Amino acid sequence: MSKYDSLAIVISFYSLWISSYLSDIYEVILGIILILTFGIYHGANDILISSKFLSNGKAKNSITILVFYVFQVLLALLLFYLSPLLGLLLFILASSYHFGEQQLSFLKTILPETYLRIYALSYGLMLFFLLFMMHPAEVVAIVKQITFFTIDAQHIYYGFVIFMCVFLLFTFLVLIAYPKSRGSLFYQFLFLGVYAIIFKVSSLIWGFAIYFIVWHSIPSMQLQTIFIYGSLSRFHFFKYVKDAFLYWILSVLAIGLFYYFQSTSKFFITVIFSFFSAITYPHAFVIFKMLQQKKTE
Ligand SMILES: CC1=C(/C=C/C(C)=C/C=C/C(C)=C/C=O)C(C)(C)CCC1
Repeated sequence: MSKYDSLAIVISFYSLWISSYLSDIYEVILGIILILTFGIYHGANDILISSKFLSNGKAKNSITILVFYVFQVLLALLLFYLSPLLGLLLFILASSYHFGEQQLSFLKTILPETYLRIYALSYGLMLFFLLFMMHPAEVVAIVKQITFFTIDAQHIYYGFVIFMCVFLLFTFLVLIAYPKSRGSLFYQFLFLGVYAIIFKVSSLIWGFAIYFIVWHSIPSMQLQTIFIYGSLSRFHFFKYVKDAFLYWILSVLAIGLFYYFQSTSKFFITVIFSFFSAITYPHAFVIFKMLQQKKTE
């Protein structure tokens, strides 16, 4: 277990403790603030990362990438607008892969690529459904707001059971074929126990925010800093924060504008998730390429 993993466990339990002092509404507000700061920040250097694989980060290149990035975001928004249900399903699939890919990235030197991809997807789906299963009524309400479609809470439960079985089956096969992975997979199961406690004890948004920030965004920012600047020194981390600042401000402004043009009957959190669905595709693709490149280095 890395030093950061131990710290993440401590921060997670502290976050649960903090939430016991907050009323529901403040917990949601704090969750939204964390998502808008750390959560959005971890995607704010995507352009810089893309320009790293395309060339040596020339300004002209960055503008082309930015235009392409915005185009992908608009295309995803259009899909969401034309078919919110399909948009949401694809968003959950892409997010599941993206979360699983990062969480299981330590297996990339052990497992064949295709196997790891399917395994990562099954992990992410199981993780999302673990969260959803703990808060079915809230998930049904948000999904209804986004897609105008009422899902049956029972289906969330079946979804969890199915994805968990698939994940366990894959784990079993991995353990038999690659006994070397035993130690690190053991820790993943320990972390899953921590996530289950977090998701159960906190509200939907707070539970998601803890996982998203502590277990996904901060580790991702660390990997990205090493990829872009070559080390995780304090100097390079500050450089990462400085380089991402403008894109972060622009993204937060874009969410504000997006909210302004949405019907006023929508919850802010629904707007955030719709916006996320649009930025997830280019972000997940950039990180996919980054992790692939790291493997070949
Ligand atoms: C939590 C949650 C949802 C899904 C959120 C997802 C899928 C977030 C993905 C974020 C990503 C991938 C960020 C980028 O790194 C739903 C289905 C909207 C319903 C309500 C609660």
